[in-house]
Amino acid sequence: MFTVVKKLEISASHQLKLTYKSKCQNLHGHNWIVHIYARSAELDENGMVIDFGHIKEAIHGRLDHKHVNDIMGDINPTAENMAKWIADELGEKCFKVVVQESEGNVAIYERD
Ligand SMILES: Nc1nc2c(c(=O)[nH]1)N=C([C@H](O)[C@H](O)COP(=O)(O)OP(=O)(O)OP(=O)(O)O)CN2
Ligand SMILES: [Zn+2]
Repeated sequence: MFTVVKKLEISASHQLKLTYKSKCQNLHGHNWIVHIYARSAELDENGMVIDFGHIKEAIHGRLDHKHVNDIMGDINPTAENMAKWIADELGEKCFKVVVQESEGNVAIYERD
């Protein structure tokens, strides 16, 4: 089994939809640090699990310097939901996504 890990930094804005009053309902930004894990038993014809550049294009290209709510539609852009959205965008090879929103705040999505 081969595993690759891609690290991205995404600078973007978001606004959370919450059932309680919070500063996070206001428009604000983060520099999210994202670690993306992908694996495959076999390498493709280029000797890769997945091209690091293709991961960057698919995720950083979609989210960086954007308003995340606009990209994720009805999905509330919490770190947890962002981690799952990223995994879903990349497909079944991606088995884990770690989204660090700030120094002390991290969310992880892992496929079963
Ligand atoms: N479980 C989650 N909780 C929170 C999320 C989240 O995605 N998942 N997100 C937020 C907001 O995005 C908010 O912007 C985070 O604010 P921040 O100031 O970074 O976090 P803290 O209030 O914990 O403050 P620290 O200074 O980092 O301790 C809120 N919650
Ligand atoms: Zn936030």
